[in-house]
Amino acid sequence: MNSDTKLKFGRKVIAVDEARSLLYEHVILTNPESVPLSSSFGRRLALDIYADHAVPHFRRSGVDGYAVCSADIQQASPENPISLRVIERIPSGTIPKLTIQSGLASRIMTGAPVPGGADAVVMLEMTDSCREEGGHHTSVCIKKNVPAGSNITPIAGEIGFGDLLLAQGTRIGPGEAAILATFGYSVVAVYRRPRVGIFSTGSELLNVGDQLQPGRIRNSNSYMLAAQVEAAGGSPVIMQALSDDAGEVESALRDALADVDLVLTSGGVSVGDYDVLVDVFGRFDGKLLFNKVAMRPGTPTSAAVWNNRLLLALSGNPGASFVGFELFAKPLIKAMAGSREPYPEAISAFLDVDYDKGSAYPRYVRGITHVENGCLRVKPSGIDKSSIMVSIKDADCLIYLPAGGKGFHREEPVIVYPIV
Ligand SMILES: Nc1nc2c(c(=O)[nH]1)N[C@H]1C(S)=C(S)[C@@H](COP(=O)(O)OP(=O)(O)OC[C@H]3O[C@@H](n4cnc5c(N)ncnc54)[C@H](O)[C@@H]3O)O[C@H]1N2
Ligand code: MOO
Ligand SMILES: [Mg+2]
Repeated sequence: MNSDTKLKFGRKVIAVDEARSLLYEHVILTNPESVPLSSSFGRRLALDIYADHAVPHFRRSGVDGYAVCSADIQQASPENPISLRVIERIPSGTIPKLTIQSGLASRIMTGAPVPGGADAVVMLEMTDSCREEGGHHTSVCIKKNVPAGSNITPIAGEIGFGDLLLAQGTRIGPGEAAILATFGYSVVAVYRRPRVGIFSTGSELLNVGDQLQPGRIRNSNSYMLAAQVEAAGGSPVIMQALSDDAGEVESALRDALADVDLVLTSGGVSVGDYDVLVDVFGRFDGKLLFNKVAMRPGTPTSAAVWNNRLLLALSGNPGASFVGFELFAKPLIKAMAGSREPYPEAISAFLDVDYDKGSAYPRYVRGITHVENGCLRVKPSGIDKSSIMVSIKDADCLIYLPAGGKGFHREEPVIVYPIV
């Protein structure tokens, strides 16, 4: 297919949201696998987690002090300390043997079970320990009146038996890890990381370890995309870059599609004589989902379903590859790994600079945010051309600029999509 034929090759432009919907229809969840809790962080749960016991499962003291009957100390004050006989010492992790009755107290530690009969714990700082005159037993003088229930977390005060704690698809972070550990999940069922095959195409590409050669460049997209795949929760499989030969590309893609959950390519989707993905799509036996998206950069981004697997063909320009990944591949990977909300949330920010260029299509500009006087402000992270690679590293968001001819002014509110 030469470039004239490529121009004629049907391209119908569709909106970003429509492209996302077309891709989303083909998401298949990966199979669950069991991993040790300590290796599960960042993964997503493959099942709902319910509480099979209450938390706490015993009445728990919240302080170091004395377990008492609150009725005994209603009149207690520094001027009128009330003396109680201490009958037991209760460390955390032990079961109290004795019951508190009027006139009695037990020394208790933070986290220990409150003994039967006691309905309050008085902090150590509100007491004085003393020996009763002539007596052999220890007493405590309570100098503060605390109401019933003080410093005691009741059974199920935090979590009730049978509560839904974590829903399937929840990402395991610090709080989730604490819950899983509390409920005895030393091994957790999580969705397998989607394996994502990454191909770069282009006869100009050198391997990273190669000497630079005239007119040629090292393959940076594969490594950028692999880092993005990891950040999205996938497992990248970097494939040898392919030359601009349709037969070679087709057979490499066919092999990879049998082996991974998603295939990404970069390059070769525009109208150049050697834009080889277009040739492959022209003759392959899969289903083309789209081959032009109303966005800049990455207008020629294409996608297909082939052997029941998704193939996402990103533009070769580094900026376009990066943005195309964030908009399309990242939500796919998250959804395959169990996320129920794979799309980034839109946040409002104020433009920190004028942006003069209008565009026939919405733009997704690599942006950098900062907070000023409590407001989020954003500006491009560098030169916003899709051929420019170096501005990717500083981007923490994509700035969405709607289509239009005028450009945008400093202080205008815009939507940003954080890159997380
Ligand atoms: N006549 C037209 N020319 C172009 C158009 C157009 O509409 N009409 N669109 C431009 C836009 S916009 C983009 S984006 C690019 C898309 O190009 P391709 O997806 O076909 O990508 P390539 O031609 O293969 O490469 C473009 C550029 O990126 C460099 N590249 C490619 N792969 C890598 C890699 N793995 N690592 C680093 N850099 C890579 C490549 O050398 C080229 O410089 O087309 C425009 N042209
Ligand atoms: O589609 Mo290109 O990525 O705008 O530069
Ligand atoms: Mg090209």
